[in-house]
Amino acid sequence: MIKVGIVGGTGYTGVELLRLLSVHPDVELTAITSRKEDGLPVADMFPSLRGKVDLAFSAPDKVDLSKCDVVFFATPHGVAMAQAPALLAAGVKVIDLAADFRLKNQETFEQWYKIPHTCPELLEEAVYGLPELNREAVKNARLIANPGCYPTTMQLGFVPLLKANLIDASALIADAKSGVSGAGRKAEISTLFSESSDNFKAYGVSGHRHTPETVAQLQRFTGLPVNLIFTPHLVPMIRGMHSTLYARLTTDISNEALQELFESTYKDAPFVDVMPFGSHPETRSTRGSNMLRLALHRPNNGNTLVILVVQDNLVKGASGQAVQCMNLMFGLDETLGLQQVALLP
Ligand SMILES: NC(=O)C1=CN([C@@H]2O[C@H](COP(=O)(O)OP(=O)(O)OC[C@H]3O[C@@H](n4cnc5c(N)ncnc54)[C@H](OP(=O)(O)O)[C@@H]3O)[C@@H](O)[C@H]2O)C=CC1
Ligand SMILES: CC(=O)N[C@@H](CCC(=O)OP(=O)(O)O)C(=O)O
Repeated sequence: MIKVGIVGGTGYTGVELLRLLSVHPDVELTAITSRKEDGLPVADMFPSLRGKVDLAFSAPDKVDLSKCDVVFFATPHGVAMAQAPALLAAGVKVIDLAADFRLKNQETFEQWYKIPHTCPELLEEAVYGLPELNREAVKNARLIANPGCYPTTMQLGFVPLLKANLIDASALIADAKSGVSGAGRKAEISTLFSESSDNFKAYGVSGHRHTPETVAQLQRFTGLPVNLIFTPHLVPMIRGMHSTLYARLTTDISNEALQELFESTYKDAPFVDVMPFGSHPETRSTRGSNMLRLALHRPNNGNTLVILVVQDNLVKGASGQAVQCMNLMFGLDETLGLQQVALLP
């Protein structure tokens, strides 16, 4: 059994990790931290886990995480970087759901996240945890930088086209929408019911930290200089993400060939569903599941390609992806514990 520790068990990605890992056949939950709820049984805070998780939360300074085989950080940016060096030195693998190790460039990280990076020496080693594009590296990793939720949709939509040199890499556009759980469980005025329900708004239009993450990875995966306009929106739903990606085709290519490109790219990817050309994927077709679904459109048969991508921000966008990485790092079947079908209606 893999002994698992979770730092930040009271947040949304933390409880999502607990939902997935509590029924994972090869996992033994060993430690779950909370700074505020030391001693409180996890199932008292989350009755959905009654009978599944019998641990209590522990204050972070009271648990010995070096006894774990792997520790997930479901915490704000800056927490994992403080603890990763000691854990790795003790032989513990680390999966960070925050952005501490996503950007290879320390200056870029500090510019966007407004905190100093305290262990830049690990930036090069950290493996970007997007198995569909980076599976072999994930298998051999000690330290995983789990991708941001929006960047997962943008990369899986754009990379096949960029790799095949079919689109203008300098003119990528992503118009994306996220459910409110994407902002986490911490109290914030913008996520109050009266503020976020029955409302719809863009945010971060002049610059969002997922732009440099996505651009850097698109460039690493394809070797092309990339320019991206990314506009996120908050929509009044709890879970779910819908990204509408626009790309200008630079080659004369049929819709059938484009469809075939995506189907062959993801033929061995159990969590990417390439839907028939012209489909309209819905966020609810991924709710609670680790599946990302995408579909291609070509309006008026012109040279603009539209790629629709949906996922559950808390599963493929965060905790499910992290478990997928853990499976690969421990030589398990990638899909273990992640076979849930989306919840409908
Ligand atoms: N929500 C989403 O859809 C996604 C989130 N992410 C990233 O995942 C990470 C977690 O997000 P999310 O679960 O939404 O956030 P939440 O705000 O819901 O939870 C944060 C958790 O971190 C704990 N925590 C906060 N500060 C510290 C600290 N200094 N030391 C130890 N623990 C701390 C909190 O627990 P307590 O206060 O009890 O200690 C809480 O359990 C973030 O970095 C986020 O950006 C990534 C992709 C998608
Ligand atoms: C709706 C909402 O607020 N979403 C978050 C993104 C969540 C995510 O992926 O987070 P990290 O990259 O920070 O880990 C945001 O835009 O800040």
